[in-house]
Amino acid sequence: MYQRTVQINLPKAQTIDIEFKDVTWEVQTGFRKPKKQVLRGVSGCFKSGELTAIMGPSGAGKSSLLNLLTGFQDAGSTGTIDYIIGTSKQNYKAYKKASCYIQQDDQLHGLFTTLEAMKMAADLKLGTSLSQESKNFLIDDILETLDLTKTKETRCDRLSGGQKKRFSIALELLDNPPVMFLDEPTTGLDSSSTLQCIAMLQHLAKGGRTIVCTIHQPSAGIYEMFDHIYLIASGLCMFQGSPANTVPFFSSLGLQCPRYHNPADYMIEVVSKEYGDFSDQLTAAASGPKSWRSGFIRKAFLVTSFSRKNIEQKATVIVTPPTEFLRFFVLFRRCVIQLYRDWTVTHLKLILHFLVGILLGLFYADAGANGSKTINNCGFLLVTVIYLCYTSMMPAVLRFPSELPIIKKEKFNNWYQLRTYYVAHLIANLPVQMLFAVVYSSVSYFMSSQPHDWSRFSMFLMGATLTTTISESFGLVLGTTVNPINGTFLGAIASCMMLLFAGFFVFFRHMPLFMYYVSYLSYLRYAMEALVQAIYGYDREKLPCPEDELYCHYRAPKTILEELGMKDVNFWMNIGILMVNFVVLRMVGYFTLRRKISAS
Ligand SMILES: Nc1ncnc2c1ncn2[C@@H]1O[C@H](COP(=O)(O)OP(=O)(O)OP(=O)(O)O)[C@@H](O)[C@H]1O
Repeated sequence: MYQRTVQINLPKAQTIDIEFKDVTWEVQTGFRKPKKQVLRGVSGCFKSGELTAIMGPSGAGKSSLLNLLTGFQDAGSTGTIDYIIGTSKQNYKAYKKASCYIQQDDQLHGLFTTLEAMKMAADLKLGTSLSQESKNFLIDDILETLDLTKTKETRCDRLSGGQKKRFSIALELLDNPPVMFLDEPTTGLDSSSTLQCIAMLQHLAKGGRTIVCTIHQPSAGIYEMFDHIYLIASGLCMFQGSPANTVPFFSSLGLQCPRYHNPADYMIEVVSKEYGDFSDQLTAAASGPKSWRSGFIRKAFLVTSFSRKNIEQKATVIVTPPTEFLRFFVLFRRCVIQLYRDWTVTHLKLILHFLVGILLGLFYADAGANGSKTINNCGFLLVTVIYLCYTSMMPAVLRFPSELPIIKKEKFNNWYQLRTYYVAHLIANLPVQMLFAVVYSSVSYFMSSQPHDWSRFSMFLMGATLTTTISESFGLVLGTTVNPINGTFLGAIASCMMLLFAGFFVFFRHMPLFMYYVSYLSYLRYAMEALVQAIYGYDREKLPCPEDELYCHYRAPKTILEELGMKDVNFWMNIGILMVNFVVLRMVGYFTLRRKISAS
């Protein structure tokens, strides 16, 4: 458990400095290809109370450095990164809990208003450390600080680009993180939004936070708002110091920034070799003994009379993050609201299941109570299995990939543990999947004249709901193992193969022995057998046949069971195997999701 202090108006945070030395990062560019060195031994120090900009031409390694410093990526790196709280070094785990990383793409839940999203984030981050009233007060304060008060009732997907960026920051400010990393926070913003954004970051840094962001070509005015500049090109540090010292630094190497020229533009032009190759001199000077930092007075301790007054009015509260159990309920509620609001996921699908149930009911009208239509009726059972399998599997293949960036962001920024999210998602989603199966089955079962017997109907429902939930689990495994295009392709192939082994397209007694044993791997086999047993098993009485039918081969239900090779099938055994399939696939789904999150 970690503790933080939260104060309204976010004045002062625990101070953390980040020192890194000889950091390198190599990536494998292809099979048997030489490794590419993205960062080539960079060193530096980012201090608390400072707003630091990492600058450089495109492809210089800015995001890579940010990823290493945040711990978002570490495979293939060497060198040391120290996190210093006060005067003592902290381990990465402690630092990680104190930092947040706001990436370039704003990953927000589009279906919630900003106020709702803030409340849920507050519940996930602060738990019961603060009363609801205090949380509301804190939320109002943060939204006001970031000029978002007017957007309280606006859905996140309807915010403008600048508002989204500020809102991403607002969400992370709830638990007052001492270290904030931002990847290109001003990309896509106009000049006034950029100014607003940097001014707000400057204000936060003054509260004692360590704020590091990457930025592309700021205007001269914006450039001067930073406290510290870290210039990187071709994986090497070429300048580190205050904006005011940029021009003197370059002049010391004989590179004179023209008058009225933006120093930020000039240094990018120099490292892009527009005036010749000065990389060696710049690298040597940037890592030399002379410091180009400004005479820095830690702003965290310069509390102005205005902010001191504010601090005095407000209490400092030590917040302890909620337990995963409490977070589960918040996430569960969030999932349920999302399911309810996304009408394409729930309402539309429910209507479609109802309509398809009617269509199949009309198609197979009378098939369940007519001995001469027994084969047709088995076709109905197989169509039910196929329909429920595809309609559950294919959307599931795409579900996690579309949510992955948000889950990754929230998990990385300590909102919750992945397993908590997974269980909440599972439990919220399960009844909806079951409802789909119930709606489809209820309509099609009675319209196709299946036996009016509650126990058989319940058995049919059980087989149908398990087919739905297992297919969904299978889809989630595919979606978290391969990319969505391959996932839908593999899902279609796997379903076709499993249907071949379901015992209807090829009867079990006609299957080569090897194929027969392989059929035990197909969960659709167990589903089909369960449905056939529900309708024809358990000594069902003889079926009526039309009077003009001279020979009614399937009058006795046991005939079809014998021909399909399902006479000795135990319904409950099949249900048990289907349940095991469900549990195993859900567990596999968790591990594939975890792997995907750490790999992406
Ligand atoms: N996983 C990776 N595999 C291969 N190359 C990579 C990988 N990640 C980064 N690179 C390469 O490392 C270099 C630096 O990338 P990085 O994203 O850090 O640059 P950047 O300075 O942030 O660029 P930009 O400003 O355009 O976003 C690029 O040449 C990029 O192609």
